[in-house]
Amino acid sequence: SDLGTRTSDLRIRALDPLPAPNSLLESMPLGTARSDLVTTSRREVRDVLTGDDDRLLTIVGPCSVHDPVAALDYAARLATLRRELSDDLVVVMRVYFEKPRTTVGWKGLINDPHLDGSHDVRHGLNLAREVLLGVLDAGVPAGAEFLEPTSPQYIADAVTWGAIGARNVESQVHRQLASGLSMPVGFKNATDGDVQIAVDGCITAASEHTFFGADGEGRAAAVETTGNPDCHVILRGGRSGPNYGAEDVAAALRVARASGLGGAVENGVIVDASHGNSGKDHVRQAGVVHEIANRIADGERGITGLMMESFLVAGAQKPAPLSELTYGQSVTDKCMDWDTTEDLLRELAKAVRERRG
Ligand SMILES: C[C@@H](OP(=O)(O)O)C(=O)O
Ligand SMILES: [Mn+2]
Repeated sequence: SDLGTRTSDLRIRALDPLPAPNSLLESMPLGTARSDLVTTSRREVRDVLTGDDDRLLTIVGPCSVHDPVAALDYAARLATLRRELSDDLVVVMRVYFEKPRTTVGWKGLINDPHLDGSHDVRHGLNLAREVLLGVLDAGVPAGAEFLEPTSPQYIADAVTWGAIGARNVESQVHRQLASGLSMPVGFKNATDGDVQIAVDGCITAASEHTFFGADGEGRAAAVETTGNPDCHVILRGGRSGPNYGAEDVAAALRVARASGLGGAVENGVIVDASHGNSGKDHVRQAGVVHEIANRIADGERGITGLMMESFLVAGAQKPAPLSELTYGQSVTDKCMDWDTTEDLLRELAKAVRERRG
């Protein structure tokens, strides 16, 4: 139709078809060994979150994955520590591909895998799945934030634990998405610190839903979900300040227990030692973890998990093509380095042993 009458797509520059989810899953299958690790670790995570397993869930890794080689290097180190500390910790690696921005910025490996604004999403999907399968091959289960409503079709079979970010916990799209995901999903408190919104997210996600989505062949579909009973709250601080203190945790649990949902959401919370709880300062983050370890050692219950932003090199750098970057350093939030992380995981494992008595 001529421009004069056209009323749609006036601000669409291109529509670049992607391979169907099924074709990526067929070309890069999960396979039995990795599927077993995903299934086993999902159950371990759920048991820790519901209190059926007295270990501590530790979700550890970079704020974002931008370099597959560095991510797999990190996974190999974490695998060794995971095995060594498995009596006391359930270790899951942060393998975050989708980055929510406050306004604009690099949106992650799937959206812009070359870190140059070329947005080669087809390559990004392949790379993300390659990293996830590699992390599983190293013997480490993966945790990821889910931001795009259809990307889970390409990667969620390989993910043990999911997160809905602070900017999205009120979004019906993301609460519906969580209701159909096959793993436990944590809801961060809102960016202003509101915990009720995260609990409301768990309530919505626990229900069955029908909504617009895509099927394995990539066709538009009405998705019908059963509801996800394994959702829970993540305290990540916010504009109201940090919320990892004992009183904050107790207050969050009072709100969570008023939901009547039972299960993971009422049994405990995950504390995210980064973001609003550390002012995104990796040195302060270590202090938060240290305080939590002391409180767990003293017998505090209610914290079922800890999230730590950690990579090979401390701090962060601006996103840029790999050749211009420092190897092993975050391109989004500042992370603790490997040595600090190792010390803190050992400290947390010791604290769990002391709590166990
Ligand atoms: C995106 C960020 O989480 P939040 O949603 O708490 O800012 C993160 O986990 O890197
Ligand atoms: Mn982050």
